[in-house]
Amino acid sequence: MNSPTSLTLPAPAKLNRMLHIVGRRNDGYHELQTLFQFLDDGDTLHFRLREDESIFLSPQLAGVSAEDNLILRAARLLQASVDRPLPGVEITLDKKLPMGGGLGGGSSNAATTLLALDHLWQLGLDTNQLAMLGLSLGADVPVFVRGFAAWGEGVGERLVPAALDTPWFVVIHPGISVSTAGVFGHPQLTRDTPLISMSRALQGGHNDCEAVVRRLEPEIGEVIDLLRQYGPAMLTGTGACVFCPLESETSALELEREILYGIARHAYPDRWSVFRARGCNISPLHQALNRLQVSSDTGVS
Ligand SMILES: C[C@](O)(CO)[C@H](O)COP(=O)(O)OP(=O)(O)OC[C@H]1O[C@@H](n2ccc(N)nc2=O)[C@H](O)[C@@H]1O
Ligand SMILES: Nc1ncnc2c1ncn2[C@@H]1O[C@H](COP(=O)(O)OP(=O)(O)OP(=O)(O)O)[C@@H](O)[C@H]1O
Repeated sequence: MNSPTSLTLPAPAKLNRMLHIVGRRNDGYHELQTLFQFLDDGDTLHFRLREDESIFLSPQLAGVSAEDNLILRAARLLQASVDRPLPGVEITLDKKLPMGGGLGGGSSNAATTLLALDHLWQLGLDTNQLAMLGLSLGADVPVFVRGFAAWGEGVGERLVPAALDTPWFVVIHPGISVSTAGVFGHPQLTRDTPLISMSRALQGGHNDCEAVVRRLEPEIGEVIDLLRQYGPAMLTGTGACVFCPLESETSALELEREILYGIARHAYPDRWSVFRARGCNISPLHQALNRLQVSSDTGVS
């Protein structure tokens, strides 16, 4: 079988369908209980092996230096974990997800890079090894590496598959960036929510970051209140995005249009953006990798 030299893969968004903060570790990181689910929408990454050993990424992201970009950090981390020379790679990012939006875009980019390069470089690392590498890049990377909707504990690295409902969602990004470290470091953050079981969480939970985020950015509170007129809306992660589950694509489309209309006639700030997407319990990244596997097993391309 010829090994592939290029690959295009999705880097989907995630939602935290609930997020309880149950403690704080000695290193300052917080212990969470959360339900992670993927959206069938997000960024796309293209990878093409090079003749030399250089790793390139384009385009640059505004406000993120090359050394900080999680895509390059993931590629270099993987390269350094292997004791032999590897070909370089040209990576192109088609960015759609807002940064600092609580949709995990940077973490998802990192996970897609780890899985894509494991494939192209034919390293054969298992998911545990890739998730461990990913965790050193960010607390949200492991769930994207593993690719199943999950009940997450610890800092979100202890993951058990969770069978969540898969509604349509309308997601509003209020055009404000919320610092994850700023929310977790806030003196008024609730950090002692009692532990619950996954089955209890599946019946409904809340996001402990909401009160602090409302205080830091009252406009995000307004977005939550607006969407709660349509369903059980919630903040994802530390925000700024707010999502509202809806029972059909038609209801999601209607609400999306209503918000767009409100933005157009200046009822809402024009820095807001809105999109609709479907929740999925297998990550679109893993769906794409499984299709690759099937086509290489059957010789179909
Ligand atoms: C809020 C969530 O998105 C929920 O899924 C994640 O817990 C955040 O994950 P992430 O963006 O990958 O976060 P990281 O890049 O690892 O951490 C950013 C900063 O947030 C704080 N942080 C993050 C995660 C966590 N469980 N406790 C924390 O206190 C730390 O100050 C850390 O320096
Ligand atoms: N490839 C990347 N894409 C997006 N952000 C990146 C990337 N590389 C580094 N970053 C940095 O990571 C920060 C967080 O980005 P990300 O898109 O993951 O935020 P988020 O959606 O709030 O994530 P989370 O829910 O994990 O807090 C950005 O503000 C940016 O500075």
